[in-house]
Amino acid sequence: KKHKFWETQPVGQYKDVGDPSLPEGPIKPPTPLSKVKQEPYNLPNAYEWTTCDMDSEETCDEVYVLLKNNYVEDDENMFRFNYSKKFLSWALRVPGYYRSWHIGVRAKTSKKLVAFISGVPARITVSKDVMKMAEINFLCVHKKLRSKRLAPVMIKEITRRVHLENIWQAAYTAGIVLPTPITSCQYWHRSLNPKKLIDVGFSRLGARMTMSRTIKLYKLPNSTVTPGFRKMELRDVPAVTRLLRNYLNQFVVAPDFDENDVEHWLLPNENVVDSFLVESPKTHEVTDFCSFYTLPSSILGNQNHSILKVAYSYYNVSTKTPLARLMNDVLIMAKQKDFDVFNALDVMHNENFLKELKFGPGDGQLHYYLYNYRIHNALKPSELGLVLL
Ligand SMILES: COc1cccc(CC(=N)NC(=O)c2cccnc2OC2CCNCC2)c1
Repeated sequence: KKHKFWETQPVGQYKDVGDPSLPEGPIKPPTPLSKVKQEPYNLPNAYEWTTCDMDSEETCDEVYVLLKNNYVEDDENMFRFNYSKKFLSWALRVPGYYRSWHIGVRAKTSKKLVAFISGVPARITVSKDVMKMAEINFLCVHKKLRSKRLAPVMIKEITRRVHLENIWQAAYTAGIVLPTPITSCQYWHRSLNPKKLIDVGFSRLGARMTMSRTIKLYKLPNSTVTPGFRKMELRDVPAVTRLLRNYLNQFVVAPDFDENDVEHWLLPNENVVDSFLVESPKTHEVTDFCSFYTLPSSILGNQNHSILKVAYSYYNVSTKTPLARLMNDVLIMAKQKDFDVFNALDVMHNENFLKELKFGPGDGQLHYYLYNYRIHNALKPSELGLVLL
């Protein structure tokens, strides 16, 4: 498929894949800041740039409503991501964030928010090199303005604003194939409320399966089984940071979290992120960690249900408790909190528990990309240690 825009960008081009003459690493060198375009790119006449101040309840609500009505849907257009306002505030107001990277497009006459794109700063390791990057997310153009070629100019504008902060690499994901994925992950679902999932068409009753047999198949205990399993607290930040840094340094691409990052991204934040750890009852050592984030989906066109409550596997570390046992406890917690389904990608060591814990494969893939950084050979998902929201 022609990628008119992406063929003009410093990303791995299909024709270059596997060309050993091209060095791994940055594709284009940094530009002197004085040479970075100082003024914003031009939008079509009827539209204007706006910076979305996510501290403002009103603006946060505008972004929430735009995404709620126009953001990513599944392949069969039965579900649409429904990020909450609290989640968006958490995802965008990160340690060291730049408000100028929360970019909106308004219609000049109505002042209505019709498009959005965001970036947050992150320190990411790629094959042992730690780099400041922008994590780009929430690119959304109102359904009525599609194929006006707004996305390319929004991507160029956020790239320009990232360059102004002297950052030259970025990471992003997409459900479609663009030039060129660094890895392509399969997503998996673990039913927690199979009756609702079948009612809304998320799952189908298995062949030769009755509903009661299906409910029984996915039943979970009411309480966790690992001794010392408990909710993470502020006092655990140093220990969890040590555990996580040791674990993530085995992956080719992974975040370089410090205690400040761990406190923001992994401390429990109700209805946004839940995290648990295992503290050895004997030694009081923190030996394992697991977490998930909350991203509900709107159910499009169902009489009885309007929201699907979905938990997404985030960062999990097992050093003493077998990973499958640890993740079964996290499924028990998600069921206790009334989630309908628990999603996971086959990244890190996740494939070790997916089948054992009765996850089923999803019907799509999530592709990961780096901007202005060439990697010769695509990674296996198990070599990727980065989970984007
Ligand atoms: C169930 O409701 C959905 C609503 C919209 C899209 C999809 C399918 C889909 N595209 N799923 C994923 O991308 C996905 C599946 C498993 C884990 N993480 C995922 O995406 C995350 C990470 C990327 N940004 C969106 C959330 C499902």
